[in-house]
Amino acid sequence: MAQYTRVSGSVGLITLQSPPVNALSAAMRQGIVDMMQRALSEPEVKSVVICGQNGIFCGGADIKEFGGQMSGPPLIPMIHAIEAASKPVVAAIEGIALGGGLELALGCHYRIAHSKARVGLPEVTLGLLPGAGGSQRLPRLIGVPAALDLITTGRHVTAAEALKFGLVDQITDHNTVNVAVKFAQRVADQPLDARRISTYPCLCPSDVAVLFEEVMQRVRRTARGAIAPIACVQAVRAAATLPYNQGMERERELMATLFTSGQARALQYFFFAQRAVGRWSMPSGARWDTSKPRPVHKAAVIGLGTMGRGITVALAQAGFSVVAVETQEKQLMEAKQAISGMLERGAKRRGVAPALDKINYGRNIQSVADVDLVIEAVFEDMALKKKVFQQLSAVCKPSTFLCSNTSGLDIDQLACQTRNPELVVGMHFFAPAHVMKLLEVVYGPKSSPLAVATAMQLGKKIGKVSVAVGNCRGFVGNRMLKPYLEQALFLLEEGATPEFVDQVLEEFGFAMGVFRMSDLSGLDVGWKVRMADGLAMPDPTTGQPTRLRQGRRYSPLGDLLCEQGRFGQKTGRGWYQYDKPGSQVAKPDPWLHSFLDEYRARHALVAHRIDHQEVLERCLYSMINEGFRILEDGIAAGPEDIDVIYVFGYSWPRHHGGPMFYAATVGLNKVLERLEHYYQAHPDVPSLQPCHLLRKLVASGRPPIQKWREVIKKVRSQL
Ligand SMILES: CCCCCCCCCCCCC[C@H](O)CC(=O)SCCNC(=O)CCNC(=O)[C@H](O)C(C)(C)COP(=O)(O)OP(=O)(O)OC[C@H]1O[C@@H](n2cnc3c(N)ncnc32)[C@H](O)[C@@H]1OP(=O)(O)O
Repeated sequence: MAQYTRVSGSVGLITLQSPPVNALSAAMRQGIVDMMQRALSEPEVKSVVICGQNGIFCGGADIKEFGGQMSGPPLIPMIHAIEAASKPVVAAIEGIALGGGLELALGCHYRIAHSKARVGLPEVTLGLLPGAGGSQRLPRLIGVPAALDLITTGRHVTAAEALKFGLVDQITDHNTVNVAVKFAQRVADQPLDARRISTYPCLCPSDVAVLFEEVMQRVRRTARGAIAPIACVQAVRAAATLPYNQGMERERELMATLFTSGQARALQYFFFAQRAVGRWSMPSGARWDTSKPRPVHKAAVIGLGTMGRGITVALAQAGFSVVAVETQEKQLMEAKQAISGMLERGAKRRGVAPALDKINYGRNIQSVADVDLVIEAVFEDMALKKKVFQQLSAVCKPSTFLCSNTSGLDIDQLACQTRNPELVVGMHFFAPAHVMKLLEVVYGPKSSPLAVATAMQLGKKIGKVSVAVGNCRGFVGNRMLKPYLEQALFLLEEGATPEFVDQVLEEFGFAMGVFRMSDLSGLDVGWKVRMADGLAMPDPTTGQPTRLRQGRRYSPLGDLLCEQGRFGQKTGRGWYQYDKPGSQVAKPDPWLHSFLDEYRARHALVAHRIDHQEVLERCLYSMINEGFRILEDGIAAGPEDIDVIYVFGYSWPRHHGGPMFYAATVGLNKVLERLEHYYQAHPDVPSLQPCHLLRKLVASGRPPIQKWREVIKKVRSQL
């Protein structure tokens, strides 16, 4: 775990050796304690260097240990002992020094970093705070404002930024360990008193109280109910106001609360879920580790509306050559201008040159003849998409992958238009496509593992978290959204207001409630889909909008708003009113309230008092129930896929882990019982009927979420 060697005669070199990231497991901590003792006891050794194997210093505490009984030497005394050592200790930071890894480096007397290294205290993203002295040492080293920024955001900083902050003493482009060893030889006889960060006074600006108040307000506003960012501010405040030992005591108290919290469990589950989705599999048995992607050098985007523009930007920014096609001259000119603007703004933010020269624009689909992969992003209309796929199949090289950005149409129908249906997959981006992290890679019955592997790899290269899912209406994300939206409308029919429903969902942690979100994305989008599906139509016999479709309850409320031209923010009216079209400030609309009263009266609906619990349970449990159906159908391979899709694509609050993890937290028996209750009250709403897999999981004794796949496998084998 930790290897000891003597180099250059007088330097004890401790190398952390625990791939992949040299995490500080119990064995690693024991190794460091032992090797430090050895270095301090050898009279020939005058100074010590700590480095990590394979160009990685340390990824922090071993997160896998958090769920169980902690054993081995604790981190805090280990770091104190390093700081208290009588010989200078130098951290040689290559790759990363994160969390406990940086706290270890802060316990050292000097820090030398490679110019490509990144450092940070990302504990907040795991529902924790830097609990091995990081919250107390960092402000003492770099000052309160910078420490607050790093600790509350968890962001990684480059070596150059770290040097500017005074977080590292030197950066190098050469072999960091060699540089650190030479450095250690030079400082071997230097006094250490001034190098022990815990003895430093905490550097505070004069208006520190105001600063803490402002930061606390910002954090409360943006945390959406997450507790760790608030505890991080409190810990840094302790550093600024208390002597070091008392500050450490406060850090320990705050950490103890966080460490045992449900939020920390959810965020740590989510950390591993994000990585698990990369290990995709298909029902055919094809898997990530046996399916090789083909390299993509040149890609094309067909259709330069909002989605096509974002996809073009994402590809160009990642260094791909892109052919961007829009058949209408005016739209092409507008798109070109918009894309250039997006690229320039992005480049300015990142301090690089805009990738304008990566894109060739054209009006003719023939111009994509030599590309390796095409992403179709034309209007969401099956007939149009089929036509485009026929043309692409005729024009492109036989080996070209043909992908559709459809948000829910049948991939198989598109594949059937082509010569090589095995090269067709869905690549469902989320708006704005150059910003949103999520990509659903959708395989149809004919899609080959090669096509899925290639789309997954492309997603990774353009910085997306890609999740492989099966082909069904709405795939995973939009399929689960349907019952959620439906329940929200039913709640309005039964007496709720859009403001109340949104307030409950936003208090739960969604960035936006369902109605504010609909107003933002445009009510007409769903209306067009419902019209195409024959849903948004008046009853042919009475000419009136009805509340039943094919024996199921249906709410025409959204359709009625669209008929009035209320499409949301863009028209200045929707579920809310806005000062002007395009304005983002949603205000409750008395017109809407009267409209709902009239609607209820027309349909003889008696408004009843709807409380917080009913809104949450009906909206979330109906969505979760659909998630279980998706698992049962094999559309998602595991609960992690669904949770990652919901956090990255639908602003599900990460500290609740995702809908499936949330269901496990609430208790599957409770979710089942409440669904049964609501289904009894609303037997014409099939999405409230608890699905088989949910019942099966409850009957199997509610196994932990990590074991669900075994039950899913059994249920699916019985289908
Ligand atoms: C009764 C109650 C008492 C309570 C008192 C409790 C007191 C406890 C005191 C504890 C003190 C702890 C103090 C410390 O402040 C806490 C921490 O250090 S938390 C950890 C902080 N570190 C991080 O958050 C880093 C996480 N990792 C990453 O960001 C990335 O993995 C990376 C390091 C940047 C590398 O990225 P990539 O190269 O892309 O590689 P992957 O992400 O795919 O990772 C590869 C592989 O490694 C696994 N892994 C990564 N980091 C860790 C880790 N820290 N622990 C365990 N495993 C890790 C990762 O899962 C991948 O494996 P896979 O999942 O694919 O098998």
